[in-house]
Amino acid sequence: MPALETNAARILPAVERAIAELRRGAAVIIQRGGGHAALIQASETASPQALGNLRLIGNAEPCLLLTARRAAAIGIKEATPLIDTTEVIAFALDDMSPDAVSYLADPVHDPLGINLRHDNFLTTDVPEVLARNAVALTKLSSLLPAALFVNLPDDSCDQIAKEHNLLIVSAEDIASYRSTAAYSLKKVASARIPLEVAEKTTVVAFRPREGGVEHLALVIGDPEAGKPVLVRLHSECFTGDLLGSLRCDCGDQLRGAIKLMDETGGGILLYLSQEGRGIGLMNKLRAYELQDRGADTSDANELVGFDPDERIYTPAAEMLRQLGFGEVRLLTNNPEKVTALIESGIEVIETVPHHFPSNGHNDFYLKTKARRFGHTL
Ligand SMILES: Nc1nc2c(ncn2[C@@H]2O[C@H](COP(=O)(O)OP(=O)(O)OP(=O)(O)O)[C@@H](O)[C@H]2O)c(=O)[nH]1
Ligand SMILES: [Zn+2]
Repeated sequence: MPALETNAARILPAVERAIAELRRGAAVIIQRGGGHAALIQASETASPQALGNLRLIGNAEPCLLLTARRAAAIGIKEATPLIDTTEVIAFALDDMSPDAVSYLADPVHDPLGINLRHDNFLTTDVPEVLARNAVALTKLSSLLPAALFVNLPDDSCDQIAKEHNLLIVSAEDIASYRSTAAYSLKKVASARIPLEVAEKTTVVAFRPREGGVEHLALVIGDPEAGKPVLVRLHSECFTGDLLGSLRCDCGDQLRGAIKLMDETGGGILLYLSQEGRGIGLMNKLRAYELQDRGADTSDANELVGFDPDERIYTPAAEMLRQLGFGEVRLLTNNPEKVTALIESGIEVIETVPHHFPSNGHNDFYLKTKARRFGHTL
């Protein structure tokens, strides 16, 4: 078996299992090659029992890992020069409680409920690779990007795991999960689905060989493989695509792209499973709550603890390659999509604008995309 496939066969199931553990509220052990291990738990599932468990197993007070974005958003980063890493900070309290965790990590709560002191901030004792990948795992789990963390003696990890029925996951595997999943995508099904706006449509479904996040390609009309093709990279938007939400322009862009492809000889629309610019539906709804309190779409993501845009386009490039299209005319206003596709080896021979008029509710959102994300107007 080639090295890439051997790695995928190890990495994808291992990380998928760790995601399932975090999502069901269990702790997992995260280990780094060459030493260092820790017990982690998603902040969102912190309960008195979970905290008690971390204390018992780690024999220390757990600290809370927050993204630097979240820390800055609640004023912690400004409060001290002692930031542990550039991406993630470790925050210690004498007595971590579920309330404290949610004040600090959950944007719906008011962080000022906690008495922040200078010595609340750790600068040592939290290995950066473990911290970064612990938070990365919460993001892959579509939970709030924050984790409880307690160091473990590396030489007794296997014994602790066995004794407490805990899963061990490698930090390096978490770090390479998304790119490994992208390169392991395989076609699993292809069906003709006549659409109202494009009767000749085939939906091709892709899934990583070892399981994981699935993406779809809509092949509209008869695009000729090997020739430049009109392509739209559409990120999933449950609210806009399915419910017809007027907060965004996704529904218009989805149906508009399919219609245009049908009218102009064909194209490929990739429907990418990265809801809410990659933060997941639950977190997007949290971000909407913050937008209702005045934040714009970019700041709201940061208040929740994410980057303004967490998407990647390596799965898109891989699907295009497998469908036989290396040269595209890209239907987008987003310069980041153009750069990302080119970096993934796809030639973008033209950028075709994809604007729709404001619907009376999304005016500020459209202006924010231009102002904060550099979208063309
Ligand atoms: N986090 C977050 N995501 C949003 C919000 N509004 C829409 N989205 C998501 O943004 C994504 C829409 O992006 P696209 O239309 O593919 O891309 P784009 O960045 O607008 O670029 P274009 O190609 O020019 O349309 C979907 O995943 C939506 O769920 C929001 O307010 N917050
Ligand atoms: Zn949308």
